[in-house]
Amino acid sequence: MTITIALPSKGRMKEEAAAIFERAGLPIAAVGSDRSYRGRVEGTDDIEIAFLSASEIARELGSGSVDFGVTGEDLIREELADFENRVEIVARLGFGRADVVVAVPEIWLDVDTMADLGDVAADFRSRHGRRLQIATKYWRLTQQHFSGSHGIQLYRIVESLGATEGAPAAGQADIIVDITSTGSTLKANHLKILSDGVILKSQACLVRARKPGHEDNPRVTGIVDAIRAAL
Ligand SMILES: Nc1ncnc2c1ncn2[C@@H]1O[C@H](COP(=O)(O)OP(=O)(O)OP(=O)(O)O)[C@@H](O)[C@H]1O
Ligand SMILES: O=P(O)(O)OC[C@H]1O[C@H](OP(=O)(O)OP(=O)(O)O)[C@H](O)[C@@H]1O
Repeated sequence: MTITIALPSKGRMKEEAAAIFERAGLPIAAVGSDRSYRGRVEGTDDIEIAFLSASEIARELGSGSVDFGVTGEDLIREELADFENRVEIVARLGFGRADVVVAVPEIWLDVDTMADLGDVAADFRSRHGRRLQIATKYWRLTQQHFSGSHGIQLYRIVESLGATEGAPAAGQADIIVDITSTGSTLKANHLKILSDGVILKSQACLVRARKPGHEDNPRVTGIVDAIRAAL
């Protein structure tokens, strides 16, 4: 059986994902030109590499069309309902670190916690004639955090696929849920993270699709062991 491993084809995780496979004794080579979206592990003919974008990797793991993938935990949890039944996070790789956070305008001086935000959301319609609007691309994580963990039901998600931090100033939303690493984009946009507003501390992970035939396949356990040993 050929094992397919999906690695980032571009973006911030590409180089470090390849480096960790190299350290694990599984050096990756592109098939054909450098721009090819297929690769292999040098010296083996039963491992295929698929180069995909980070969010595609999460989806392909969910559908089981690849055996392993390297992508962010945020994307796994966001893209896959019931992710624990469909995939296993085999190893956290120590790069691609970023937090998914709830951030509100700095000028909301009396809003520091999710409970404060719950009060704001409850009053929003009577004060402003509409629901509190949250700009995000993280629909699932936002709903889990607001409705699931904090019992806040009165809000509306406004989809934002880029420049999310600019949405409050542009009048497109009141608050945001987005990824941050240094915090400088939030700061530049006069937003602050709520004290209990860190939804997820994400990093790049090696993820395995739960597929029949993996349990007793020495190739599968060999890849897991090699990557863990390289950390
Ligand atoms: N400063 C950051 N901003 C955004 N994402 C970050 C940051 N630091 C780490 N990441 C992580 O990088 C991953 C997204 O990577 P990247 O933006 O390179 O993907 P991409 O190639 O643009 O993928 P796609 O096009 O599928 O969104 C996410 O898992 C995210 O958590
Ligand atoms: O906390 P910081 O260090 O400021 O990083 C956070 C920002 O970085 C990312 O955007 P980026 O400009 O990299 O573009 P992207 O959204 O296309 O990845 C992300 O979407 C945030 O906006």
